[in-house]
Amino acid sequence: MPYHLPSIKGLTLKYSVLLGIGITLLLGGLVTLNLDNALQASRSADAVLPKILEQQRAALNLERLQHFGDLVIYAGDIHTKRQAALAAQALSYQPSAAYTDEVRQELHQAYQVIREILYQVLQSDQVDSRELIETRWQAQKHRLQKLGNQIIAEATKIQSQALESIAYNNIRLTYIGLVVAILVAAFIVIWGWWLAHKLIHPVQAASRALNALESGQKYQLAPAESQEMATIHQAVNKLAERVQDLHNWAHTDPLTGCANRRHFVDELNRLLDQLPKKAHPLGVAMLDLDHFKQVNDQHGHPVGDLVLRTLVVETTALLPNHALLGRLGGEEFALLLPALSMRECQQICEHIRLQISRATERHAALPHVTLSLGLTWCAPDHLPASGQGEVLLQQADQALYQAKHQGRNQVILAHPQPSMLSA
Ligand SMILES: Nc1nc2c(ncn2[C@@H]2O[C@H](COP(=O)(O)OP(=O)(O)OP(=O)(O)O)[C@@H](O)[C@H]2O)c(=O)[nH]1
Repeated sequence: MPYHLPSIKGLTLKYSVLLGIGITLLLGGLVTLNLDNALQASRSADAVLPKILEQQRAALNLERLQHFGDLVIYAGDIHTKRQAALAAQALSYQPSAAYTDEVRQELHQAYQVIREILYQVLQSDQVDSRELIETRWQAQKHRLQKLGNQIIAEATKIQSQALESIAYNNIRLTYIGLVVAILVAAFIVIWGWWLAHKLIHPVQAASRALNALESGQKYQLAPAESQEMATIHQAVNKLAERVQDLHNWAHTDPLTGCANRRHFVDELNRLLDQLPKKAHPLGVAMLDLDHFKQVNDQHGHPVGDLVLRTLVVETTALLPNHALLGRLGGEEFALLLPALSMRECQQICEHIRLQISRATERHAALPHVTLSLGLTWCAPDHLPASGQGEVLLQQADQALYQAKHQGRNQVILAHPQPSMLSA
């Protein structure tokens, strides 16, 4: 077993832990960023709110100052006028972080105007100049209004900047979340691909191999990349080899390597099942070496074996596709010649007979031997039923007997049936 290969169990554990750590780190980072963002938003609100409130208060003070100025001019009784002037004084000297020097100056100036107006109002002899006072106050009021608007605009700007910053951070966080989600998905896809590559594909390959084995096909599994799968693949390959050996042992003649009697007869019956449907004829020939006993007696059994093997090699070389040579026993062989005309079957038998004679004559280690053949040929509509293959073998055997009887080293065609004559 290839122990140097990594084990799926170990690798799965290792990569699962790495995947878990990776995803936890990514999600942890995302959560930290989210918290940090929330904290920043809260800090920014904390920093901005007092400033905005201060500015609102300043703007309100400016408005109240205008109101007090109005009271000083328009109030009916002198007491209210004095009170308003006092309140205006308090307001104009009230400190505020939202006041710039310009604002502070303007406030003081506004109070000075109010004080002067009060003074003028109190001097009854100067009441005639009321129109002048109003005009002066309106100009002062206008400047106060302008400053109030400026302060409110400044507050609005600070507020929208803070909101923009929070919105920017939220968008940034959304993008980071998206990237994290893509990374997690990528990790999971890679993990799935790895599992498929290391585990599922080799299991599928082993399953295909076993299916092929069951249906009698050859299948060689490629080496796996993990200990466990390598063990399974090796076992399946060994099993395939054993099955192939058993198959060969059950179907092959051990001396010559051609089909044995069982395989030959099975194949004959299979053809009898198939050929009528396709309207193909079938030729069956029996082959028997002449005076083979003498070969054994004069040259020894090993030479006889070599003659048998030579017969198989030379005959196989002359066979067309789909033809089959089988050893029925001893020095007796048979041929299946499907989908060929009667003349083609005769020609093939004749070539084999000549070739065996020529080959053994030329072979230095072999005595010259000849071959007798009996051939039978069946048109598609005269083929015996499946399972009746022995009938054709008997017909061919009778023709072979005739060939032997008529002097050997010849091909005899079994008594032609009416259908044979037209072939
Ligand atoms: N060397 C060898 N001889 C075999 C084998 N199987 C059968 N034989 C021999 O084949 C011979 C068959 O002889 P016979 O049946 O008398 O036929 P023959 O001598 O060929 O005579 P004809 O067939 O009439 O021409 C016997 O001597 C068997 O021992 C084998 O596997 N190897």
